Amino acid sequence: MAVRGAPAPAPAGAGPDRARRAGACRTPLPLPGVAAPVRPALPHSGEPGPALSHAVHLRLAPGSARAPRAIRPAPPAVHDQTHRRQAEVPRGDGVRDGGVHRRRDPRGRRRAAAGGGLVSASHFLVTGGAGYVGSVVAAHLLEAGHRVTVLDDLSTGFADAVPPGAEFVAGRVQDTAARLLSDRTAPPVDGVLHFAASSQVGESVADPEKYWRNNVVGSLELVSAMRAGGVRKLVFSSTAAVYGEPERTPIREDARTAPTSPYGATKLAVDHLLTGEAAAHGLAAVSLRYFNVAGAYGSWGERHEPESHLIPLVLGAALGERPHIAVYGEDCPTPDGTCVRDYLHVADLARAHLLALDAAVPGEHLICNLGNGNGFSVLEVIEAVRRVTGREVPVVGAPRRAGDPAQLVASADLAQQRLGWRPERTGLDEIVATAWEFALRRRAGTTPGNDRAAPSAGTRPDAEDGTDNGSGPGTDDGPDERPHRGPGHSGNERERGAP
Ligand SMILES: O=c1ccn([C@@H]2O[C@H](COP(=O)(O)OP(=O)(O)O[C@H]3O[C@H](CO)[C@@H](O)[C@H](O)[C@H]3O)[C@@H](O)[C@H]2O)c(=O)[nH]1
Repeated sequence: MAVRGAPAPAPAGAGPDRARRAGACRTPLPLPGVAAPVRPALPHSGEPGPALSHAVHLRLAPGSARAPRAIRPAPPAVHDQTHRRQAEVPRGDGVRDGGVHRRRDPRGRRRAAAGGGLVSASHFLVTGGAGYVGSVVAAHLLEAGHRVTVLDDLSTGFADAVPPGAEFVAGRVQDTAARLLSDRTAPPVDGVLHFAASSQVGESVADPEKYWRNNVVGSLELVSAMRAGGVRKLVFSSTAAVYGEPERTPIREDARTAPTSPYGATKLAVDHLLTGEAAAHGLAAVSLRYFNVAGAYGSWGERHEPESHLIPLVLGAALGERPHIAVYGEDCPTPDGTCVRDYLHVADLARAHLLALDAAVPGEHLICNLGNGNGFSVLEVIEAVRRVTGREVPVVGAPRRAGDPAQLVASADLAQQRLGWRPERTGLDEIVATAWEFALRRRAGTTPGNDRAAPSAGTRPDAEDGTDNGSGPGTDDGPDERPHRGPGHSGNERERGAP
């Protein structure tokens, strides 16, 4: 029953715009949710591998405060990987104020620039880089030869998810970004990838203030810090949740934005913030509106505590770690009555971020949906897990979760045009298979550990109300034993067999 997205017509305004491409002019003020003016697709092979051209990331934005430079290879590790807890990180060489440390790349690789020439790269700050998406993007940046500093408060992320080779700073964005971005003793930051946010739809309905504080205030402080520090390139982790219940599927960027949850509203607010910042101050900004990210990339996969996302929960039921999976709502206006989502492999998503860094143009806020264009229902996901794992998955019915739209399927045409991006792993079984492999590795203890390390003295843990990493704390839409109660819930879950 997969809901296939028909190709959407080209967005209004599509066409060549070389002046904008060269960064020579600012865009008019497009509203978030309205497709940004389109320039021709960037030249690309069509099959960008993980190691993208370094040269493209070296191109400095016109008007950038900094001159181009060759970046020296990353400094040596300051501690062994076996000593992951930040409290054990020695101060001294490579350890910056605030408990910063660089994790050793166990492969000991120093990647040369494409073509084997000079090692040259950019330095990126990845907020929320200890979380699911942020860590995979950080790994891709490192693989492409870039220098990476991860800022994460570990409220929901894991210190050992920070990829080896990245510098790690424990702290909240609103407390720490300004210092990092204006630190003249450290290598200058060329751009920021901003993942740190609270990201649970259900939790946001129950605790909206937390979402406005973490997502909007955190982003506002980050943008101010970037301006003060002369860092003028930002890739922001936005979401399909800004659209709410779509009027048409697949969803294009010019669709009406009407979020049905505070989570979506806060992400939309940040999109508006970035539009204004690009217009007023020349920020080169790209918002990537993710649909449902899934799957694993090697040792990096989805793990939340408590878990609230469908695929890891269904895998948990297949493993017998959970008694069943609760299906939230069977009365949706979809072919089988369960919610339909567009599942996108996390490695495809990560590639889009590197392409977005290249596509960012000063004075423009580009907004792109990222999905694979295929919709799958909750019951189809459960079936895929049964196929991939060969295991039974007990299912129970439950009320629809507050804030959950019935159907979210992306048109990613604009991402293809502007970023030269196309998802490569579009099959549900393929995506589930990587998640299953990760789940098995986790169970066997062969993934990076489960170390949500205690920050060292001198760091700023966000004990009170931290941002997270795109993975989310998830208290209200947690494990299926406690499905989120929508309005009018009777409390009676119905045991059910295979769909
Ligand atoms: O135990 C569960 C968990 C989820 N679902 C359903 O499965 C679907 C997917 O849910 P989930 O994996 O929690 O993802 P979403 O709620 O769709 O939200 C994700 O996808 C959004 C974009 O679409 C992002 O913005 C969010 O951060 C991210 O959590 C939804 O229809 C849920 O109602 C169940 O039926 N049972």
